[in-house]
Amino acid sequence: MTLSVSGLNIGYGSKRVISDINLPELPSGSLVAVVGPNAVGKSTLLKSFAGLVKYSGDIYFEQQTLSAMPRADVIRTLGYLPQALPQAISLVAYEVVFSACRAVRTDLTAAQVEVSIERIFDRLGIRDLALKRLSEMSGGQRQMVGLAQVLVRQPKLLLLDEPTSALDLHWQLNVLEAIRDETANAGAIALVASHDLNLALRFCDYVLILSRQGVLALVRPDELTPEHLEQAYGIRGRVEACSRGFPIVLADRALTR
Ligand SMILES: Nc1ncnc2c1ncn2[C@@H]1O[C@H](COP(=O)(O)OP(=O)(O)OP(=O)(O)O)[C@@H](O)[C@H]1O
Repeated sequence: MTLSVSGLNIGYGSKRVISDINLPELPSGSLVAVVGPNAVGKSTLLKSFAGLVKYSGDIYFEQQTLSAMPRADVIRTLGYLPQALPQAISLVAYEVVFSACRAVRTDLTAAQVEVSIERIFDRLGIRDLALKRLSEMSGGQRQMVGLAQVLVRQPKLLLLDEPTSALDLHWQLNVLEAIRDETANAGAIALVASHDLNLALRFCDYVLILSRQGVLALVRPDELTPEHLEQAYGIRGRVEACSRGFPIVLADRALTR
């Protein structure tokens, strides 16, 4: 399973947000962080992959374009987690995750769906939320349930928009580990939009850096440089190695634009 992009232009009506994105073939199992400043188009890029925003150009998945894939296959293939948290409705977590899985995985029996839900709830460590109403959950708890709704379907292309934005340090690590494991084990590909560069560097195989001019770079974590930080974010920063050898970003000051 591979993913590549050729000549992608995305916008809303006459407003162009992203122009001429080209991505080389990303291999099966890749976890790709999509980073960049506010309003640069990270969500828009993920939405275009999910078929929620019109685009021109080609997104190739498994050697065929997403636009040429039968809609049923696209729905089965993609797992999109929007930036907004799931609504605080009165259904319990188990019900919403069950419905999300049944709606897409029509090939599974109810018993198989239940097995899949149990596995994901255990993997995310949210078994204790199963019978809790979303209306009675914290924002972070609802974000975990939203992620469970995506992972339970075992998509081959995960599009996760800031999946850790509402989570504390424990759950951030837990979620990134789960996403990395699920992606690797299924031979899937995950695009994860994030503002947390250090989390991205720690867990992702590639970092796609967007800037106002389009794709600034697609790099391995150890290839990130202070120049990338300056060009993308307009900051003076350092990229150093932590005591365990992982690259870590230290942001020193915002430059005047
Ligand atoms: N539905 C829409 N209609 C018109 N313009 C939109 C719409 N949604 C987003 N935009 C615009 O598209 C641009 C990119 O927005 P997008 O949400 O993709 O950015 P982002 O990089 O995800 O930002 P952030 O980091 O702040 O979440 C912004 O200028 C935004 O105003």
